[in-house]
Amino acid sequence: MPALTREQMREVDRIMVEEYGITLLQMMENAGRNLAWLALQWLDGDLVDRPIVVLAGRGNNGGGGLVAARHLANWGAWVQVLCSHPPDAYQGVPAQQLAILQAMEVPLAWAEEGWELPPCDLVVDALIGYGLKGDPRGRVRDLIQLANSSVAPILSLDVPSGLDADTGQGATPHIRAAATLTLALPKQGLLTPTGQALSGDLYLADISVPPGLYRRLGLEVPPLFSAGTVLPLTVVDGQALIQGGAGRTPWT
Ligand SMILES: NC(=O)C1=CN([C@@H]2O[C@H](COP(=O)(O)OP(=O)(O)OC[C@H]3O[C@@H](n4cnc5c(N)ncnc54)[C@H](O)[C@@H]3O)[C@@H](O)[C@H]2O)[C@H](O)CC1
Ligand SMILES: [K+]
Repeated sequence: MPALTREQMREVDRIMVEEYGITLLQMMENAGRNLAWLALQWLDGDLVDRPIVVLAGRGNNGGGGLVAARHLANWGAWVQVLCSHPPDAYQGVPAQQLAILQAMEVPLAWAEEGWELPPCDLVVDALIGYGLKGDPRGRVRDLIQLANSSVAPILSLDVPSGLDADTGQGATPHIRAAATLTLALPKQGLLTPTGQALSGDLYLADISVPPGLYRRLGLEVPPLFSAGTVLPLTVVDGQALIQGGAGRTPWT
């Protein structure tokens, strides 16, 4: 299947909103719901009281993580949210997601000096997605280092935080993920040797992009999610294929 650059992904987002009227909130809900579902699978379908730490940045990647936190808390997990900034530093749709978690009284804190990561069975990395600019700094940097020093596996949203979505190069520092759920179509950086090493097991989530939209980017993409909204991918010679998907799409 095709892979996208950051620029192409931003164009997908723009067309979704401006020409299809599919809002960021709807895309983020799909992203976060699929992320929560994959976390559930990762924890072998046994969520009740399982401790999960969600690391949430201030952008839309963070927003997707906050949506996942909501669903995981509703499904019985013991969710703790660690924000990179105080709630009043969040804006727009991510701020809306944070307010819902506060109304639900989901434990949330924002990173301060000398933070330790609470013991947990899974860390969800929603600090930075394809909006990375330069080496992670400030509290985001601290949280990346804390996550990497934890024994718990890390499940990253879209790309591991600190990974360049175009080149696959890891900034200093960057998340070393056990698994990554990328959105809509794989980002090109995930398919490079370095990107593969940092992303762990790769999955693709449906965020309701109409296949016909990709034609405006010159890409022919048939329905990918006919068998489900989270697809395990395998990478062969830099190409992303649907795992075990023989016959399900023309690329396998
Ligand atoms: N159609 C889609 O693919 C959708 C993707 N979604 C998610 O949105 C992000 C992209 O969101 P954006 O707000 O543009 O950027 P990020 O959240 O990735 O990052 C910006 C965020 O991070 C901070 N930041 C950037 N660089 C650094 C740095 N070096 N150090 C510290 N902090 C940094 C920046 O300040 C911002 O706060 C995409 O990856 C998807 O996960 C949508 O959720 C749905 C549609
Ligand atoms: K991330």
